[in-house]
Amino acid sequence: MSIRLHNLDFNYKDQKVITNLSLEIADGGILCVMGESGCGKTTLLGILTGRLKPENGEIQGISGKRIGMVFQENRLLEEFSAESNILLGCDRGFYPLDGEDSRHWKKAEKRKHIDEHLKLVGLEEASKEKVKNLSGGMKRRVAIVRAMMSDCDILVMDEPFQGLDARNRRKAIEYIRRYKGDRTLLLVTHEKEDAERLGGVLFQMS
Ligand SMILES: Nc1ncnc2c1ncn2[C@@H]1O[C@H](COP(=O)(O)OP(=O)(O)OP(=O)(O)O)[C@@H](O)[C@H]1O
Repeated sequence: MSIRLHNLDFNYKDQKVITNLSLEIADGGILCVMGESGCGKTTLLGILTGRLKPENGEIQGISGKRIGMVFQENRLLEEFSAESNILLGCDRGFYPLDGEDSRHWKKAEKRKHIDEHLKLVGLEEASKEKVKNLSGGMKRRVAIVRAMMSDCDILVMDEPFQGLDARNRRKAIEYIRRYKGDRTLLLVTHEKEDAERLGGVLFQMS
């Protein structure tokens, strides 16, 4: 089922942030939300994930779905290793990234798979490192892998490539393309090129 937003309005007190917004995302599709700083992109993701309630409007296709999220501010546990953060993020199960059944994986096997995925985004050295010792771009990639590996129906990413250099940005995009599976992906970016590389539909907010 596609995701549909119809005539949404959202205000912070008396500041109108979103007015009469409608959009549709095909089931399994990729929607890249773009727009100037402050236009309401993060607010839109908050509404989609049920954290914020719109004043008016209808939302279809989200209720009951599990969401894997990359937050703007990472929300990683700084004192835990990259690997442990992902393990905790996947406590409700792993998405079958290579079609594998993870239900009977022991902890060591889970960690092995996590390490393999960290390697795919260039973090082979970082898996046992505490998150607080990683760079901003490295933390971003841990957050991406955590969302991607979690067993979810919808992926929501708020500027996932923030702080990544060109090479790692391409690597992360390739990783998402490769492992998205049939999940719907909603992503905020400031770069049109990201949307093109991902093969997504652009949605310009104003
Ligand atoms: N919790 C809040 N309370 C009051 N106003 C807020 C709150 N969060 C955001 N705003 C305001 O709502 C507007 C939209 O913010 P939002 O974070 O959704 O924008 P954005 O498009 O994601 O920006 P950016 O690209 O800089 O991340 C801004 O004017 C912001 O100041």
